[in-house]
Parts: sequence; C-alpha cells; structure tokens
Amino acid sequence: MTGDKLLEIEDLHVSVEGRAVLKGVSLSVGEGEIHALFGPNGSGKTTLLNTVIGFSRYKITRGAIYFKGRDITGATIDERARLGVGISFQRPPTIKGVTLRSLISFGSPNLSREEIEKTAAKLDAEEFLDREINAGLSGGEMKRTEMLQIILQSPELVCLDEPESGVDLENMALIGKAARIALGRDSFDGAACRRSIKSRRADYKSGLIITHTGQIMDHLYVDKGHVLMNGEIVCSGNALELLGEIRSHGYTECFRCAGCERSEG
Ligand SMILES: Nc1ncnc2c1ncn2[C@@H]1O[C@H](COP(=O)(O)OP(=O)(O)OP(=O)(O)O)[C@@H](O)[C@H]1O
Repeated sequence: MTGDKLLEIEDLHVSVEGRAVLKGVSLSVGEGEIHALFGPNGSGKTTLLNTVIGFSRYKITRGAIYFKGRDITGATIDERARLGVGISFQRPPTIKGVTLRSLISFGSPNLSREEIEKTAAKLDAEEFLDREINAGLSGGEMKRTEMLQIILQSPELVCLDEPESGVDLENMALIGKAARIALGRDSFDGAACRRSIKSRRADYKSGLIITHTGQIMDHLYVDKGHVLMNGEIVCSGNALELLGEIRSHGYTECFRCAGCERSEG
C-alpha cells in the first residue's frame, strides 16, 4: 500500500444472487486521479461500483478493498459514506414518501436551506427538491438531481455510473460542469479556474466513472481508463486512446488483444 492511493482493489471476486460476476479485479485510484471504466453491457462495471459503495447484495467472495489505506472490505454502506465514498447511480431508485430535500438534509445535516437551494438552482433542479425522489422525473432530470446530491455530499471518491445516459446535448454541458465541481475541478462561479493549477490540485477529488460513449470525457480530464470484460479488467491505459480503440475496433478486439497478451506473458 502506498500513501497516495485513495482506493485500492485487490483481486476482487464478487457474486450477485449466487452468480459470480467479478472474477479477480485489481485496480487502484490515486488521490486526485480520475479513472474511467469501459466495457460491454453486462461485463460487471455497475457491480464493481456498487461493491465499492458497499451494497450488501454484492457478496465479496475473495479479495479486498482499501480506502485511504484502511481495509473496508467488511464495512457497511453507511461507514463507507462517512469515510468519503459517494455515488451517482445509473438508474437511481424512486423513493415514495421521501423528498429530495429531506434525503439531502439527512445525509448532510450541516447544510443550510440556502446552500441546498442555491446549488439546486445552478443545476436547474430547484423544482425537484420538494418532490418524492425521482418520482416521474425524466432521465436527464434524474441525472441533475443525482449530481446535486453528490456535489452537496462532497465525497472524496466520486463514483459516477454513466453520467451521460439519458442526457440531451445541451444538458450534457451542465452535467459535465457538475461532474467537474463534484470532482473539485471547478466551481459554479468559476473561481477555481482563476487560481493556479498547483493550488487547484489540492482540491481535486478522485473519481471512478463508467462511460459507454465517453461523452463525459469532453468535459473532464480522465487520467486512466480500464476495460472490463466478463468480470475481469482486460486492459488499462490512456483513457482517450482506449476509447478511440474501442470506437474503431469494438470490444471484440479488446478481448482478442488481451488474449494475445496473456499468451505472450
Ligand atoms: N441483482 C442481480 N441479480 C442477478 N444478476 C445480476 C444482478 N445484478 C447484476 N447482475 C448480472 O451481473 C452481470 C453484470 O451486471 P452489471 O450491471 O454489473 O454490468 P454492466 O457492465 O454495468 O452493464 P451495463 O453496461 O449494461 O450497465 C449482468 O449479467 C447482470 O445481469
């Protein structure tokens, strides 16, 4: 374990409903780094994020997860949230009888009403604060409320599961800005941009982002990418290069390439 690693995943095997989904994933995210996760449908990307978050239905059968040097493999979802792990879901659930405002206040009791409303207004999400969580919201509206929650929660590790899904092109710029803010790269008033790169870096949060289209990468510099296939990371490297390869040759080529490397190694 090195001091600058925020998240370290070692040989992670995970089963969901008795089915082995992750089969030996190892990955580490340094402090202030953003990593992208690519992979075909059903390869295990959401399973990986939800396991890091700590949902109990994802059973870790082998391996370990460390956060800030601490073994959190057996920690509950609440303990992990308190330590600084946060997520914006791909398909957030509808929660009847609970308003978004009360959920935010429950998770972050120190936030003032004004702070919540000001941030919601910036994300064009004010009108959703007093509605039941995600009830009747469009895909894009849900993403805005998810980004609102993660900005206000301000976790040290920001996990985003397909932030662009269901978002139109105009709103994508807003989601991109919200992602930059959640990751400590920007602020609503632009103040962050006026500081030196060195002083800004101190505010950087770490991120693990699932993306199919890579659209979020038009708005955010991603340090590293990983391709997950059939529950294993088959390739890691420069995120933009990987995305380019996937766009040009598809995942079949990743699988073939990984097979070559294994037989060569
Ligand atoms: N609760 C569950 N019960 C049974 N199988 C599950 C459950 N959750 C996930 N799986 C299975 O685990 C596999 C991986 O699913 P996961 O959602 O992690 O994939 P993904 O890479 O995120 O896919 P996508 O790109 O389509 O979102 C899939 O085959 C899925 O059907």
